[in-house]
Amino acid sequence: MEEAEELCDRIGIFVNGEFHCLGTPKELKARYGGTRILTITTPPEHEAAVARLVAAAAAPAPAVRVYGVSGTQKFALPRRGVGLGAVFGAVEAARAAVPVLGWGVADATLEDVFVAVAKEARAFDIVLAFLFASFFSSVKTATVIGYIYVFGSSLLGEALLKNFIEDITFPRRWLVMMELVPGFSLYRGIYELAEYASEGRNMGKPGMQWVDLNDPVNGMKDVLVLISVEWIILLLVAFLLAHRPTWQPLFLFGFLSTKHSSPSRKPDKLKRKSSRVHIDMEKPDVFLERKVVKRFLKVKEMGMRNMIICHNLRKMYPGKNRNPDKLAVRGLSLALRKGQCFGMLGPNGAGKTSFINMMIGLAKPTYGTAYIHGMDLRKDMNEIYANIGLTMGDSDRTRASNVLWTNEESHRCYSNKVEESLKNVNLFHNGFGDKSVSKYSGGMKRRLSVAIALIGNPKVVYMDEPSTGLDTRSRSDLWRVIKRAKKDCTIILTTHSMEEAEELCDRIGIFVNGEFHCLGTPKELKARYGGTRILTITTPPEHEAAGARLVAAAAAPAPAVRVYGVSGTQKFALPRRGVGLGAVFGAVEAARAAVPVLGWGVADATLEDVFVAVAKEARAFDVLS
Ligand SMILES: Nc1ncnc2c1ncn2[C@@H]1O[C@H](COP(=O)(O)OP(=O)(O)OP(=O)(O)O)[C@@H](O)[C@H]1O
Repeated sequence: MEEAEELCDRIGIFVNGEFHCLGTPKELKARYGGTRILTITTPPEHEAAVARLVAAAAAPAPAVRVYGVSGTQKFALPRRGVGLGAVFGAVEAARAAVPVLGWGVADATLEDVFVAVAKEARAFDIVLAFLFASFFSSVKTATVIGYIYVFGSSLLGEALLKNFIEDITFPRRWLVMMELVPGFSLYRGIYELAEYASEGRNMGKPGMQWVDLNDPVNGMKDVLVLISVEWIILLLVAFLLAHRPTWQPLFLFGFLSTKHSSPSRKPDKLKRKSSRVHIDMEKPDVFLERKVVKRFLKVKEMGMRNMIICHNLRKMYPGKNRNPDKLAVRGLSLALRKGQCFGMLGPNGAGKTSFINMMIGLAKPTYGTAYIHGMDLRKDMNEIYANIGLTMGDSDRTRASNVLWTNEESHRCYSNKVEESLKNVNLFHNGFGDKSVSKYSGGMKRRLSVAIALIGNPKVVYMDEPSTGLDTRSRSDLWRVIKRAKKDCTIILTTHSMEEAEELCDRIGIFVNGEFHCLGTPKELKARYGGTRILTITTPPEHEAAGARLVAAAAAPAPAVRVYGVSGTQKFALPRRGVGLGAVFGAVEAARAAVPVLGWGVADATLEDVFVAVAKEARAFDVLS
């Protein structure tokens, strides 16, 4: 090199039958050696102070600390941003402030570059670990796999890769293929550096130099390129997965989704972690429903006829103003057939509206999809619009109804259907049909909303709390209409009325915190979750605690779970098996003797009791998770 620099006006580096670079010695050094390395040694306790002084002297250019052991630190300073004057200034400042034991400035060596890149590679391993973690439902599994990867790749590198590196007959391109595994490329880099360093020590040469990068035998160039490219790609992928975009930009998401037999994107690891375990262990009916959905999806054409199939639907609202993201619907799977009315029961904020909004195209699923008689929510929304009916919230309903019913043209257009629909909901006779909707009562508007939803023989009708605010008569009229209508379509209704759910629904799902906690017919649910009797006992409020103690003592050793308690009226769930009716009466007698009992009763668990118990358990579980 010295000779070339001394004699040659232009230099060409010729490797493997071709020039890899051409230029004057100065040009080449400027192009390939863009940094200076400042090495500075102080007592170890002054390391931080020196780093600060060097950073300040180099500013605004960055001083990247590429090495630091026992007081000796190396900083990479960009040639363009930091002149030699600034470097000497940094050293002078350091000398004035701390005892500097030695220092030097040199052009960046290949070793410096590798150390910097290898440092990035460590970050890259961490990125890779995050990426792996998104594939596993259990944190423990992800951790174990992560450790196996880190240690395994190092051990394999030593046991396997090393032999191939040293075997000069082994094809180099296969070696490069193996180095696609990040742990292997890191191993190769370290191995080569160590080889050059030990050879240098024996022969009095410096370690690996920049020119050695062009030596195809050491493979250093491939290693650096591989590490850099993979680092960028994986960082991007990990970022995309972590931010769960609503768009599906890469083939990668398709790949991930097919791998997990899911239609669009890989679920978020943390949320799935708890819910999956819960499904498997605690919610056999929900787990079974997932299986049914998967079976239907397998036999697509046949299976989807006359079916509404939701497959792993999720809705994530991105957090705003530094609030965390809100996962409103977490992987909902459901299969409903024509003629079925499905009731979705859930407390406020459970995610029912978010689910319906996805189904009617008002919100895009973050993940997953649904099929309405084979039409895919993601692709065939225009056709789906023509096949759905919907009862809307108050303001929207009034607006939509006014447009539809007071507009002469649309009236003519729909006249046959309108008449039939109005008759169905008792709004045709007695002059109601000619009235403007603005003059309708709340109950009439609700019935009208149902009538509108049923026009045009929709395949699926969504009803959001259809009977809220209706008197008993209007409500039973409406229920009759719904029962008649469900023969020709599928109805999905959300309600807070257990009576309504029990009356109308063939199947019910209790939906809490974005997921189903149980699914079944009202009878099944009561039998499964209502293996209890409900003892209701009313005392003056100040005697509540005493009453509860007496009931607990009478039921013992079986538990008496207090499921409700307001103003002296308490409800206790007593297991049928553990507590006979005799024990229940005993409890009441004991309570009567000790405190004034104003009233009491015992009944089988109702759907409401099931709902309260499931919602309570689900919330307790969420708190624990
Ligand atoms: N546009 C939105 N942006 C952010 N968060 C939202 C948005 N819409 C709903 N949420 C949140 O998602 C969760 C579920 O809301 P959703 O309205 O779907 O519940 P719900 O079961 O319909 O409630 P309710 O019975 O009260 O109507 C709630 O925590 C709510 O705050």
